[in-house]
Amino acid sequence: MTVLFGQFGFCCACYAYTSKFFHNYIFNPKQKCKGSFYGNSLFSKKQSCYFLKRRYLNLVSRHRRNTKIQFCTVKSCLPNNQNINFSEDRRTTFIDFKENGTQVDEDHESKLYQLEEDEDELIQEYAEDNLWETTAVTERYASLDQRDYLISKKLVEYLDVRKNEAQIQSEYPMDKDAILDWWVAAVDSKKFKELQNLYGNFGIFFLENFPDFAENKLYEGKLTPKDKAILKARRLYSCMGVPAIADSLLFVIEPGGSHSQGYQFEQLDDNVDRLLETLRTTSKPNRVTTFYSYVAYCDGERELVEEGICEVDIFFAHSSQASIASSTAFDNLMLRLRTDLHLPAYRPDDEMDVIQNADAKDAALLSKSVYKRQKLPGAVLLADRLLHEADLLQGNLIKVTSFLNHQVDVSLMESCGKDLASLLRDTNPTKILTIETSGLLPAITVSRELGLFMVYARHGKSITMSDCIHTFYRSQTKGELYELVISREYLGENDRVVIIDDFLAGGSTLDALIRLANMAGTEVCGIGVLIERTDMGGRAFLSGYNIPIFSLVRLSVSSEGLRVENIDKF
Ligand SMILES: O=P(O)(O)OC[C@H]1O[C@H](OP(=O)(O)OP(=O)(O)O)[C@H](O)[C@@H]1O
Repeated sequence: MTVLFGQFGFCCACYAYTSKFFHNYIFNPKQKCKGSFYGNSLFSKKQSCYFLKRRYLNLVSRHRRNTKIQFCTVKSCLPNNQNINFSEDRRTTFIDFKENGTQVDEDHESKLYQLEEDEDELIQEYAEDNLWETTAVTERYASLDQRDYLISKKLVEYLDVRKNEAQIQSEYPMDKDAILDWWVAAVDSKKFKELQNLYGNFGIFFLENFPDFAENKLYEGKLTPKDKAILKARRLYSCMGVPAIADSLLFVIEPGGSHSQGYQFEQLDDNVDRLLETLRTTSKPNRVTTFYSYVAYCDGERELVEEGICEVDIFFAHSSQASIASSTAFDNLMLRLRTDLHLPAYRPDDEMDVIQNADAKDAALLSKSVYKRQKLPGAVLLADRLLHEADLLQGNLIKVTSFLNHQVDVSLMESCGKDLASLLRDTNPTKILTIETSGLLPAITVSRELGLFMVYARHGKSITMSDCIHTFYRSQTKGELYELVISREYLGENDRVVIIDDFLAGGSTLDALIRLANMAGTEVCGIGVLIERTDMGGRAFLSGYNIPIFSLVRLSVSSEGLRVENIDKF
């Protein structure tokens, strides 16, 4: 992975060879996904680190979520032609800043600092600076009526019906300050669906999308794509009085030598692919084509623009690759907005209840907004914690003592309990069965969610227990043989249990619990675990029982570190 600070500021080029996201493009090592910054090329040390981190995290999130990132000290603002090399040990990425091949900090290890520690400060500093990049555009169009530049028939019709902002705002289903945020968009229709789903998780709904903004013939060619994104967002905000997001695209084919001109497109369709097909026969394979995407946000107080760039040799270029640039820009905007607007990861449940109990008129509007909350928020939070806090110990054991099985994040447990409960509810259990010690934590919250008693198997008979069922199992983590005991008083033939545990690894613990339940004549109708180690074969081991197994987070451990496998589903 290479990062360059170039003439126009910061430029991040990523050879994304392991990412599923880039899977289709593995064959072309020259393909790059770039993010760059506008404006002044001089950044403060902290800004550079923060930007770098943001870009890097964005890319890492797609293919190496387990990587911890550390940045070494940047001595000063980076002049042109400096480069930064990433090197990776198993779980840590070190980024060494180099100048013309010479390491800036010989003793860089001692100066490495973990960015997470400084993150708040960096974000604060960054937030204070968030307006600088749109100033130039503001000045350029300050003297003219911006309405003239871009026209949306749909917006005109929309405003014809509503007449004024008050009327638009009267359509809001609820007091937006209290519960919801209503936004509007001027983006590609497919992107709009993604936006609705994504921002819905933050309680943000889109009133309407206006994808038909076009340049007024009078001004055609005078606007850069970045200007267009900003002006569209600004126009929407000024008409509707709610925050607006708008995007625009540019595809550039560089001139192919003295006989072949360059091309620029703002709309991508089959014609572009046909042209590429034709040019391929006469161009050098490495003639550069570039997709640029700009996404702007305007809410009256802030104007933000993010850029995504995807550079592809003509030999491999296809219009579909525009989505790489576009997704990069949208992801970057999302990261900025989450920082700048302090968006919570999820709305608290009581707020969600209000939304779900909306009256008919409100419900209609909500359904129009295709509100979709992530189905398993606990799983997302758990995956996040695993990626940030779990450590690998000798023997590939995963240490999660900071939030799961020593110090416990109870609210995380509650969220996970809700998720497991929703996955297991349909199995119609009458009781929850678990095992001491760590299994108790998720089991308690699942029991509460389902309104059922929880019974836990004990490591040895207590003096108060009579009429017990015993079995033995070997703990893979500790390598020791354990007795497992349960009292017949609380588990019988009339019960159906779901078994809850924190981990499924080799499966011997769950096997013992199933055997225990079977001895009591109790049917096991489902199994729910927080974390499944797919590299340890537990699911296969238990498959003979034909009991449905639900796990919130599936992960594996290899020489590359810890890898969450179902992250795409979150
Ligand atoms: O699928 P397996 O290979 O059986 O491993 C999973 C079990 O290992 C852990 O328990 P541990 O024995 O470490 O005890 P604890 O609950 O007291 O932490 C975990 O809580 C599971 O119960």
